[in-house]
Amino acid sequence: MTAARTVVVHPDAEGLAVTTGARLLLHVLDAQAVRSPVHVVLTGGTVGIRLLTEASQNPLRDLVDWSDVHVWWSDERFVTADDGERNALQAREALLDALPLPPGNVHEMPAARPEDPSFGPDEAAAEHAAELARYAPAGAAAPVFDVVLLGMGPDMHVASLFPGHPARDAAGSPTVGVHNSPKPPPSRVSLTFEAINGAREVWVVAAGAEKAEAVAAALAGDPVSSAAHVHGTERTLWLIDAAAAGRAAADG
Ligand SMILES: O=C1O[C@H](COP(=O)(O)O)[C@@H](O)[C@H](O)[C@H]1O
Repeated sequence: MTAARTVVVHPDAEGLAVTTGARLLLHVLDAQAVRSPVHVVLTGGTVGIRLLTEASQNPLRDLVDWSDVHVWWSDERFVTADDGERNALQAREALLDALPLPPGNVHEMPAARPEDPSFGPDEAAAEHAAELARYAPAGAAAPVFDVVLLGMGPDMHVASLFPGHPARDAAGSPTVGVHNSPKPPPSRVSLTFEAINGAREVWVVAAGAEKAEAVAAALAGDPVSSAAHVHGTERTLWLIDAAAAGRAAADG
């Protein structure tokens, strides 16, 4: 099932980040009222990390029962765990380290292991697929995510699923190893469309005029756009700023 899509345009990137950080916390609270545990998928990227910083300063964060929340990622840069490029490291610094999250609830995609050169993005993807399977309902490959957050690049990628790249349309697994990514770093691990599109809600976040063409293409359903292929089963939200919507901020 594909849910109807809603586009919410905020006047600027700051308003987008503040509101989406609050929206995320409220969404987790709402989900906790009806089920347990709650599975949240974070994204890297400019807005993806900024909204976490905003959430860390929001008093709603202390109303969430974090012991009941599992945190996953849409994709990861396949670098060492201490590399500042890691989406997970950035998310920890922006929010997660300040939360009473049990360590076992934070499911980072595996990092590169310099001591084991045979462990590459494909091996990391397979290891992470096994972790997802541990939390999946019977017969499924991944948990039913309550919400998947996705940034979008000007090149129309979401997660690490790049238009025209052979890994983009990987099927039969919730994860894929990405080699020779057009955006550095070249090695990555990503959720696949299959895993993303099993989520109850998918939220695409994007800000800035440099994203306007990509936003327009995705919303028009251009099949080249990876962002045009993602949706939630209950709701698909596009959370963008006026510039990404192709409008001047004053029109927002
Ligand atoms: O490399 C990545 O980029 C995208 C988008 O980043 P942005 O800075 O243009 O917002 C991000 O969603 C993805 O998680 C990340 O690995």
